[in-house]
Amino acid sequence: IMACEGNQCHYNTTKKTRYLSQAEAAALDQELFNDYKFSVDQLMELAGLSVATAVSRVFPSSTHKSALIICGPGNNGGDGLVAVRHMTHFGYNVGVYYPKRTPKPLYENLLLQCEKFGVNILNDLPPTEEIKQEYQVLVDALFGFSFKPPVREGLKPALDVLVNAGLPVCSVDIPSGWDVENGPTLENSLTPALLISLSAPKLCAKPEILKETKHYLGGRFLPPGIIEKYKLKLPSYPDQSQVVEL
Ligand SMILES: NC(=O)C1=CN([C@@H]2O[C@H](COP(=O)(O)OP(=O)(O)OC[C@H]3O[C@@H](n4cnc5c(N)ncnc54)[C@H](O)[C@@H]3O)[C@@H](O)[C@H]2O)[C@@H](O)CC1
Ligand SMILES: [K+]
Repeated sequence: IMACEGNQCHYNTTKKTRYLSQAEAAALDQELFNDYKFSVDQLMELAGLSVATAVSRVFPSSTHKSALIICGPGNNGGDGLVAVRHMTHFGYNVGVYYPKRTPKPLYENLLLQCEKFGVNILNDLPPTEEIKQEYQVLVDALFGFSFKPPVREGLKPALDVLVNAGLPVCSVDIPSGWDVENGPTLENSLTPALLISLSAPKLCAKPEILKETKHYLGGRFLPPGIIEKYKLKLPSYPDQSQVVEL
């Protein structure tokens, strides 16, 4: 801790963060499942909870009541479906657009839970103007660290909404459409207002690439052996918090 004013403490985040390559992020992920025997559900729940927590820190439901979460076909989309449910607990009206649904019980159950929590599940993407009128914040859970550019046709309209709606976008783990190591790839790339890196930041989250984007770390579940093996230099999470600002 660097300094405390009232009950606000500022953490020393000056120690040099290490940013993971795409291959390292995938290897770390596999180790969590194979060597540490975590299930996907366990980690996805914690990842999604930290996404919802960071979103509500930066864009609270008191000022950004309606949120649209755009979910992709992989685990990044699964994190989004978990975040949707937690955001209903945090007071948001939530809509979800999940165009390419993965036929696996984990995803089907997460979607069913969203439905039972009163989430508005959109089967078609409304026109951008309508989205802008109905929502105050967007959550980008389209692609995570397994994304390889360029974006294939089917999911391009979902990405276009994130880029063009003119609403603040909170990206889960990787800003969608970005190269995991080099950042923006398209002429018209996404500029998120907030990035929530999960477990450890990847190379595209370096400050010189992120620029004005707020950056939080979430996914407070890494075992000490992984932190040591990958020589991660992560800031300490304050108290019981699920997130820390980088
Ligand atoms: N190790 C960790 O820290 C954890 C990671 N999790 C999440 O898992 C994510 C990684 O998930 P996955 O490996 O399932 O992959 P992603 O969710 O990154 O994306 C893979 C999906 O996107 C599609 N895709 C890839 N490139 C595409 C392109 N150019 N055009 C269209 N579609 C494309 C693939 O076909 C696949 O269906 C992370 O970013 C993070 O959000 C969390 O769920 C929990 C734990
Ligand atoms: K994303």
